[in-house]
Amino acid sequence: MKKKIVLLGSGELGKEFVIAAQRIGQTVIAVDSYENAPAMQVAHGFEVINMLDGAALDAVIAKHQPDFIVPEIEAIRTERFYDYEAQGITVVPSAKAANFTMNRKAIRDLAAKDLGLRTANYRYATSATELEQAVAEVGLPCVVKPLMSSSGKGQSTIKSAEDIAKAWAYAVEGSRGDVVEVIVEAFVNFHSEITLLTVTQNNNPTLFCAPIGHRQERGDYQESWQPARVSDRDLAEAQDMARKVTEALGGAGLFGVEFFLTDEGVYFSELSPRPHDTGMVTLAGTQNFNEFELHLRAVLSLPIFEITQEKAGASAVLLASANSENPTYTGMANVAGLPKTDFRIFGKPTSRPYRRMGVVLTHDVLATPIEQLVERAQETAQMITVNP
Ligand SMILES: Nc1ncnc2c1ncn2[C@@H]1O[C@H](COP(=O)(O)OP(=O)(O)OP(=O)(O)O)[C@@H](O)[C@H]1O
Ligand SMILES: NCC(=O)N[C@@H]1O[C@H](COP(=O)([O-])[O-])[C@@H](O)[C@H]1O
Ligand SMILES: [Mg+2]
Repeated sequence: MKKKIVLLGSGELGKEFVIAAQRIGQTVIAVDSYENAPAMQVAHGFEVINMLDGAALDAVIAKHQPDFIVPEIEAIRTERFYDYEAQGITVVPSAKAANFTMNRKAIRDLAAKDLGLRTANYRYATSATELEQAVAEVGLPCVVKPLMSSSGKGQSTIKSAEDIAKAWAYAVEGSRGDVVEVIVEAFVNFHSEITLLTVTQNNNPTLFCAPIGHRQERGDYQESWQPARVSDRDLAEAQDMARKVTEALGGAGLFGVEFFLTDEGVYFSELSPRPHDTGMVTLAGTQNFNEFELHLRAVLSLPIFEITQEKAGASAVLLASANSENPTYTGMANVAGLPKTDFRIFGKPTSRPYRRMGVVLTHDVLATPIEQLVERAQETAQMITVNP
């Protein structure tokens, strides 16, 4: 079997997906809006287009005639996916799922209204005036997020009415794509939050990875760890919700399903129909397959017999602190000599403050207290610096 995959989005998550595909002899064309993106550096070919431009997308698909289209980010003209699916191309996980999850609205309404999953109380707003009304209805504090964004871009927390105008401006600036609309959510006082990587398969059962805990700053993950300590009751509730929403979307692949764990129970937060940034902890060898290998195998309908938890692990991000057209890295040699430690440098051609440029990985036997691995990952991440 030798399939051709067009990957739409070529960041660090796409890079690991391409490496997994190369390992089993598949062909990948990596696409993004800038040249020399991480996944382009390991793919068979690449294209540089504005993926929100339907005509440009059509031209790439017509040129490469892929068997699969694998979206890696949200900012894509996903309406075109129905045409490609009609041409016999498999859009991962499905054209419907990709359209439902390309921004927060359809997936939130599917989860909260159609499936009745517990979510934060929420409203939408398409202007600063509507945002004021939404804040009045949802209450303070509340979280404002652009409908199309990820990694916390354009997200802020409103604590008082004085924050509203600034929150609207920040959300408009941070929006990815041509949708100028936000979701306003009541602030959820969770004691912890998890990502439940969920693998749906063609003609085989849905499988769950062990829960992944993570800590966020500015709406972007800083550390993640697996297995996260979750009560049997919360895990069962989260798996039930994840099964419902992934099966409602249809298709095959790995989904990153995010939950808030509170004293009142589990809240569905959001879902990405693709590997999740917090799931990079699986690159530490915590499982028999990392999240990228699982996504690839499910997409190609290669049966996955089981997902086994081999070790405990943690990840900590490496962030840039400044703009640079040619970032360099110091400290790798010091980290390379540490036991039960690894790291990735994504190869992003430029940096900007807070851009994620790499990740440090720590691991040890399953019985290791997970806090020790997180702390070691945090300390080790301090040993590598991203220089402008
Ligand atoms: N309603 C909420 N109440 C409290 N905290 C929240 C709420 N919504 C989001 N957060 C915090 O912000 C983080 C990022 O939110 P969310 O995952 O919705 O944004 P995102 O940009 O899609 O992030 P990513 O794509 O990286 O998952 C959450 O993990 C959580 O820590
Ligand atoms: N939470 C979503 C996420 O982590 N997405 C990952 O970040 C890249 C964009 O990074 P960039 O903005 O630094 O180019 C995306 O291509 C994807 O790999
Ligand atoms: Mg998230």
